[in-house]
Amino acid sequence: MEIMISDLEMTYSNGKKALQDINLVLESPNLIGLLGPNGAGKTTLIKLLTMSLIQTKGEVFLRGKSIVEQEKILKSQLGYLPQVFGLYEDLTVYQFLEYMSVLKGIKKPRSEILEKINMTNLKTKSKKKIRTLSGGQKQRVGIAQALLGNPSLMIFDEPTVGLDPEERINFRNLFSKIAENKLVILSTHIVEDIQAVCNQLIVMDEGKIIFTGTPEELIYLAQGHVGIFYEHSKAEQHCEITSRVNTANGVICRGVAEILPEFMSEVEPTLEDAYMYLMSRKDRSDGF
Ligand SMILES: Nc1ncnc2c1ncn2[C@@H]1O[C@H](COP(=O)(O)OP(=O)(O)OP(=O)(O)O)[C@@H](O)[C@H]1O
Repeated sequence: MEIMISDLEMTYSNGKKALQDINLVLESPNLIGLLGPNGAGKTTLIKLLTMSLIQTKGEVFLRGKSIVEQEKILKSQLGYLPQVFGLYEDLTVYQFLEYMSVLKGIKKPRSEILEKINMTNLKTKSKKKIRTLSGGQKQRVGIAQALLGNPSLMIFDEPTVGLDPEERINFRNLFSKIAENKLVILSTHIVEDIQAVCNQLIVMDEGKIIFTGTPEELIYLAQGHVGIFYEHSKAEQHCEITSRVNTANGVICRGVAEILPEFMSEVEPTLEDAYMYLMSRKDRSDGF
Protein backbone atom coordinates (compact mmCIF):
# COMPACT_ATOMS: atom_id res chain seq x y z
CA MET A 1 0.00 0.00 0.00
CA GLU A 2 1.39 3.36 -0.98
CA ILE A 3 -0.42 6.69 -0.75
CA MET A 4 1.07 9.83 -2.22
CA ILE A 5 -0.43 13.20 -1.40
CA SER A 6 0.51 16.00 -3.72
CA ASP A 7 -0.09 19.75 -3.11
CA LEU A 8 -3.37 19.03 -1.35
CA GLU A 9 -5.53 21.95 -0.33
CA MET A 10 -9.00 22.16 1.16
CA THR A 11 -11.08 25.30 1.45
CA TYR A 12 -14.58 24.85 2.90
CA SER A 13 -17.57 26.62 1.33
CA ASN A 14 -17.48 29.29 4.07
CA GLY A 15 -13.97 30.25 2.91
CA LYS A 16 -12.11 28.44 5.72
CA LYS A 17 -8.79 27.14 4.40
CA ALA A 18 -8.49 23.94 6.44
CA LEU A 19 -5.49 22.45 4.58
CA GLN A 20 -2.71 23.84 2.44
CA ASP A 21 0.55 22.62 0.87
CA ILE A 22 0.09 19.03 2.02
CA ASN A 23 2.70 16.72 0.47
CA LEU A 24 3.25 13.26 1.91
CA VAL A 25 4.19 9.71 1.03
CA LEU A 26 2.68 7.03 3.27
CA GLU A 27 3.84 3.45 2.84
CA SER A 28 3.01 0.14 4.49
CA PRO A 29 3.84 -1.50 6.78
CA ASN A 30 3.69 1.47 9.06
CA LEU A 31 1.87 2.92 12.04
CA ILE A 32 1.69 6.63 11.47
CA GLY A 33 0.67 9.09 14.16
CA LEU A 34 -1.16 12.16 12.92
CA LEU A 35 -0.79 14.66 15.71
CA GLY A 36 -1.98 18.21 16.16
CA PRO A 37 -4.13 20.47 18.32
CA ASN A 38 -7.88 20.85 17.84
CA GLY A 39 -8.64 22.48 14.49
CA ALA A 40 -5.24 21.60 12.99
CA GLY A 41 -6.84 19.89 9.98
CA LYS A 42 -6.39 16.21 10.89
CA THR A 43 -10.03 15.22 10.31
CA THR A 44 -10.16 17.16 7.05
CA LEU A 45 -7.06 15.32 5.80
CA ILE A 46 -8.57 11.98 6.82
CA LYS A 47 -11.84 12.81 5.08
CA LEU A 48 -9.91 13.53 1.88
CA LEU A 49 -7.98 10.26 2.22
CA THR A 50 -11.21 8.29 2.69
CA MET A 51 -13.04 10.20 -0.07
CA SER A 52 -15.68 11.45 2.34
CA LEU A 53 -14.76 14.91 1.04
CA ILE A 54 -13.28 16.16 -2.22
CA GLN A 55 -10.32 18.52 -2.09
CA THR A 56 -10.31 21.93 -3.72
CA LYS A 57 -6.76 21.49 -5.04
CA GLY A 58 -4.12 18.78 -5.40
CA GLU A 59 -4.33 15.04 -5.68
CA VAL A 60 -4.18 11.83 -3.66
CA PHE A 61 -2.65 8.80 -5.38
CA LEU A 62 -3.13 5.18 -4.36
CA ARG A 63 -0.34 2.98 -5.76
CA GLY A 64 0.40 5.68 -8.33
CA LYS A 65 -3.16 6.28 -9.59
CA SER A 66 -5.56 9.04 -8.51
CA ILE A 67 -7.98 7.82 -5.83
CA VAL A 68 -10.83 9.56 -7.68
CA GLU A 69 -10.54 6.81 -10.32
CA GLN A 70 -10.25 4.09 -7.66
CA GLU A 71 -13.00 4.79 -5.16
CA LYS A 72 -14.19 1.16 -5.12
CA ILE A 73 -10.66 -0.25 -4.71
CA LEU A 74 -9.89 2.26 -1.95
CA LYS A 75 -13.08 1.44 -0.04
CA SER A 76 -12.58 -2.32 -0.38
CA GLN A 77 -9.17 -1.97 1.30
CA LEU A 78 -10.13 0.58 3.93
CA GLY A 79 -11.01 0.15 7.59
CA TYR A 80 -12.13 3.50 8.94
CA LEU A 81 -13.24 4.78 12.31
CA PRO A 82 -14.51 8.33 11.84
CA GLN A 83 -14.48 10.83 14.70
CA VAL A 84 -18.27 10.80 14.79
CA PHE A 85 -19.52 7.30 14.26
CA GLY A 86 -23.23 6.40 14.15
CA LEU A 87 -24.05 3.02 15.68
CA TYR A 88 -27.40 1.28 15.38
CA GLU A 89 -28.40 1.50 19.02
CA ASP A 90 -31.08 -1.22 18.89
CA LEU A 91 -28.79 -3.88 17.46
CA THR A 92 -26.62 -6.05 19.66
CA VAL A 93 -22.84 -5.77 19.25
CA TYR A 94 -22.80 -9.05 17.30
CA GLN A 95 -25.74 -8.02 15.08
CA PHE A 96 -24.12 -4.69 14.31
CA LEU A 97 -20.85 -6.34 13.32
CA GLU A 98 -22.81 -8.85 11.25
CA TYR A 99 -24.55 -5.97 9.47
CA MET A 100 -21.22 -4.22 8.83
CA SER A 101 -19.80 -7.51 7.50
CA VAL A 102 -22.62 -7.70 4.95
CA LEU A 103 -21.91 -4.11 3.86
CA LYS A 104 -18.25 -5.03 3.44
CA GLY A 105 -19.18 -8.12 1.42
CA ILE A 106 -17.67 -10.58 3.90
CA LYS A 107 -19.06 -14.08 3.32
CA LYS A 108 -19.64 -16.34 6.36
CA PRO A 109 -18.41 -13.68 8.75
CA ARG A 110 -19.10 -15.47 12.08
CA SER A 111 -15.55 -16.54 12.94
CA GLU A 112 -14.18 -13.17 11.91
CA ILE A 113 -16.76 -11.29 13.99
CA LEU A 114 -15.89 -13.40 17.03
CA GLU A 115 -12.18 -12.76 16.44
CA LYS A 116 -12.75 -8.95 16.30
CA ILE A 117 -14.98 -9.11 19.39
CA ASN A 118 -12.13 -10.84 21.24
CA MET A 119 -9.50 -8.42 19.95
CA THR A 120 -11.49 -5.44 21.18
CA ASN A 121 -12.38 -6.99 24.54
CA LEU A 122 -16.12 -7.11 23.87
CA LYS A 123 -16.75 -10.80 24.57
CA THR A 124 -19.07 -10.16 27.52
CA LYS A 125 -20.96 -7.50 25.56
CA SER A 126 -21.58 -9.30 22.27
CA LYS A 127 -25.27 -9.99 23.05
CA LYS A 128 -25.94 -6.57 24.60
CA LYS A 129 -27.74 -3.85 22.72
CA ILE A 130 -25.42 -1.03 21.70
CA ARG A 131 -27.72 1.46 23.45
CA THR A 132 -26.78 -0.10 26.82
CA LEU A 133 -22.99 0.26 26.34
CA SER A 134 -20.76 2.95 27.85
CA GLY A 135 -19.06 5.53 25.61
CA GLY A 136 -15.76 3.63 25.75
CA GLN A 137 -17.45 0.32 24.92
CA LYS A 138 -19.19 1.93 21.91
CA GLN A 139 -15.79 3.20 20.80
CA ARG A 140 -14.52 -0.39 20.94
CA VAL A 141 -17.41 -1.49 18.70
CA GLY A 142 -16.34 1.26 16.26
CA ILE A 143 -12.79 -0.08 16.29
CA ALA A 144 -14.04 -3.68 15.85
CA GLN A 145 -16.03 -2.75 12.73
CA ALA A 146 -12.96 -1.03 11.24
CA LEU A 147 -11.00 -4.27 11.67
CA LEU A 148 -13.56 -6.39 9.78
CA GLY A 149 -12.32 -7.71 6.46
CA ASN A 150 -8.66 -7.26 7.49
CA PRO A 151 -8.21 -4.11 5.38
CA SER A 152 -4.72 -3.12 4.28
CA LEU A 153 -5.32 0.56 5.05
CA MET A 154 -6.73 1.48 8.47
CA ILE A 155 -7.56 5.00 9.55
CA PHE A 156 -8.64 5.82 13.08
CA ASP A 157 -9.73 9.37 13.90
CA GLU A 158 -9.30 9.97 17.66
CA PRO A 159 -9.86 6.27 18.46
CA THR A 160 -9.04 6.47 22.16
CA VAL A 161 -11.62 9.15 23.03
CA GLY A 162 -13.75 7.87 25.90
CA LEU A 163 -11.49 4.94 26.73
CA ASP A 164 -10.17 4.49 30.27
CA PRO A 165 -6.37 4.40 30.86
CA GLU A 166 -6.16 0.60 30.85
CA GLU A 167 -8.15 0.37 27.62
CA ARG A 168 -5.96 3.04 26.03
CA ILE A 169 -2.91 0.86 26.72
CA ASN A 170 -4.68 -2.22 25.32
CA PHE A 171 -5.56 -0.34 22.18
CA ARG A 172 -2.07 1.01 21.68
CA ASN A 173 -0.84 -2.59 21.77
CA LEU A 174 -3.59 -3.68 19.40
CA PHE A 175 -2.75 -0.89 16.93
CA SER A 176 0.93 -1.80 16.86
CA LYS A 177 0.03 -5.45 16.33
CA ILE A 178 -2.31 -4.80 13.40
CA ALA A 179 0.21 -2.42 11.82
CA GLU A 180 2.71 -5.24 11.35
CA ASN A 181 1.62 -5.74 7.74
CA LYS A 182 -0.66 -2.75 7.08
CA LEU A 183 -0.72 0.99 6.76
CA VAL A 184 -2.37 2.34 9.90
CA ILE A 185 -2.99 6.03 10.47
CA LEU A 186 -3.87 7.12 13.97
CA SER A 187 -5.09 10.67 14.44
CA THR A 188 -4.94 12.16 17.91
CA HIS A 189 -4.14 15.27 19.89
CA ILE A 190 -2.73 13.16 22.73
CA VAL A 191 1.00 12.46 22.42
CA GLU A 192 0.77 9.55 24.86
CA ASP A 193 -1.45 7.66 22.40
CA ILE A 194 1.25 7.45 19.78
CA GLN A 195 4.34 7.41 21.96
CA ALA A 196 6.21 4.12 21.64
CA VAL A 197 3.89 2.68 18.98
CA CYS A 198 4.25 4.93 15.92
CA ASN A 199 7.20 4.65 13.55
CA GLN A 200 6.36 7.89 11.79
CA LEU A 201 4.84 11.13 13.00
CA ILE A 202 3.07 13.80 11.07
CA VAL A 203 2.46 16.93 13.11
CA MET A 204 -0.09 19.40 11.80
CA ASP A 205 -1.05 22.87 12.85
CA GLU A 206 -3.33 25.44 11.24
CA GLY A 207 -3.81 23.33 8.13
CA LYS A 208 -0.12 22.72 7.48
CA ILE A 209 2.37 19.96 8.17
CA ILE A 210 4.94 21.33 10.57
CA PHE A 211 6.91 18.12 11.13
CA THR A 212 7.26 14.73 9.56
CA GLY A 213 9.76 12.12 10.71
CA THR A 214 10.34 9.53 13.38
CA PRO A 215 9.57 10.15 17.08
CA GLU A 216 13.35 10.03 17.69
CA GLU A 217 13.92 12.79 15.15
CA LEU A 218 11.34 14.99 16.84
CA ILE A 219 12.94 14.34 20.25
CA TYR A 220 16.35 15.18 18.79
CA LEU A 221 15.07 18.60 17.67
CA ALA A 222 14.10 19.43 21.25
CA GLN A 223 17.45 18.50 22.77
CA GLY A 224 18.88 21.41 24.76
CA HIS A 225 15.49 23.11 24.91
CA VAL A 226 13.87 21.29 27.84
CA GLY A 227 14.57 21.94 31.49
CA ILE A 228 13.22 21.69 35.01
CA PHE A 229 13.25 24.19 37.89
CA TYR A 230 11.55 24.93 41.18
CA GLU A 231 8.51 27.14 40.65
CA HIS A 232 9.56 30.66 40.02
CA SER A 233 7.32 33.71 39.78
CA LYS A 234 8.91 35.16 36.62
CA ALA A 235 9.57 31.83 34.88
CA GLU A 236 6.73 32.20 32.41
CA GLN A 237 8.51 35.14 30.79
CA HIS A 238 11.46 32.89 29.94
CA CYS A 239 9.94 29.56 29.00
CA GLU A 240 6.73 27.73 28.27
CA ILE A 241 5.81 25.60 31.29
CA THR A 242 4.54 22.19 30.19
CA SER A 243 3.97 20.48 33.56
CA ARG A 244 4.09 21.03 37.32
CA VAL A 245 4.70 18.35 39.97
CA ASN A 246 4.29 18.81 43.74
CA THR A 247 7.26 17.56 45.77
CA ALA A 248 8.24 17.85 49.46
CA ASN A 249 10.60 20.72 48.53
CA GLY A 250 8.14 22.66 46.42
CA VAL A 251 6.67 22.56 42.94
CA ILE A 252 8.99 21.29 40.20
CA CYS A 253 8.15 22.73 36.81
CA ARG A 254 9.13 21.35 33.43
CA GLY A 255 9.34 23.70 30.50
CA VAL A 256 10.61 24.35 27.00
CA ALA A 257 12.52 27.38 25.73
CA GLU A 258 14.60 28.34 22.71
CA ILE A 259 17.47 29.26 25.05
CA LEU A 260 17.21 27.73 28.52
CA PRO A 261 17.46 30.42 31.21
CA GLU A 262 20.07 29.91 33.97
CA PHE A 263 17.53 28.82 36.57
CA MET A 264 16.55 25.78 34.48
CA SER A 265 18.46 22.49 34.57
CA GLU A 266 18.53 20.79 31.21
CA VAL A 267 16.86 17.36 31.00
CA GLU A 268 16.41 14.77 28.26
CA PRO A 269 13.30 15.57 26.24
CA THR A 270 10.37 13.18 26.05
CA LEU A 271 8.17 13.03 22.96
CA GLU A 272 5.61 15.17 24.81
CA ASP A 273 8.31 17.81 25.52
CA ALA A 274 9.41 17.71 21.90
CA TYR A 275 5.84 18.22 20.70
CA MET A 276 5.40 21.15 23.09
CA TYR A 277 8.68 22.63 21.89
CA LEU A 278 7.58 22.27 18.26
CA MET A 279 4.29 24.00 19.06
CA SER A 280 6.08 26.79 20.94
CA ARG A 281 8.22 27.36 17.83
CA LYS A 282 5.39 27.41 15.31
CA ASP A 283 5.04 31.19 15.17
CA ARG A 284 8.74 31.79 14.77
CA SER A 285 9.70 32.82 11.26
CA ASP A 286 13.03 30.92 11.31
CA GLY A 287 11.27 27.54 11.74
CA PHE A 288 13.46 24.43 11.92
N1 LIG B 1 -17.55 21.63 7.31
C1 LIG B 1 -16.76 22.64 7.65
N2 LIG B 1 -17.00 23.90 7.25
C2 LIG B 1 -16.19 24.92 7.58
N3 LIG B 1 -15.06 24.79 8.33
C3 LIG B 1 -14.77 23.57 8.77
C4 LIG B 1 -15.59 22.43 8.47
N4 LIG B 1 -15.03 21.33 9.05
C5 LIG B 1 -13.92 21.77 9.69
N5 LIG B 1 -13.76 23.10 9.53
C6 LIG B 1 -12.67 23.94 10.05
O1 LIG B 1 -11.46 23.48 9.46
C7 LIG B 1 -10.39 23.50 10.41
C8 LIG B 1 -9.79 22.11 10.55
O2 LIG B 1 -10.77 21.29 11.17
P1 LIG B 1 -10.52 19.72 11.41
O3 LIG B 1 -11.79 19.17 11.99
O4 LIG B 1 -9.99 19.12 10.18
O5 LIG B 1 -9.38 19.76 12.53
P2 LIG B 1 -8.85 18.63 13.51
O6 LIG B 1 -7.38 18.75 13.56
O7 LIG B 1 -9.42 17.32 13.13
O8 LIG B 1 -9.46 19.08 14.91
P3 LIG B 1 -10.13 18.18 16.09
O9 LIG B 1 -8.99 17.49 16.76
O10 LIG B 1 -10.77 19.22 16.94
O11 LIG B 1 -11.09 17.27 15.43
C9 LIG B 1 -10.98 24.05 11.71
O12 LIG B 1 -10.72 25.43 11.76
C10 LIG B 1 -12.47 23.79 11.55
O13 LIG B 1 -13.21 24.74 12.26
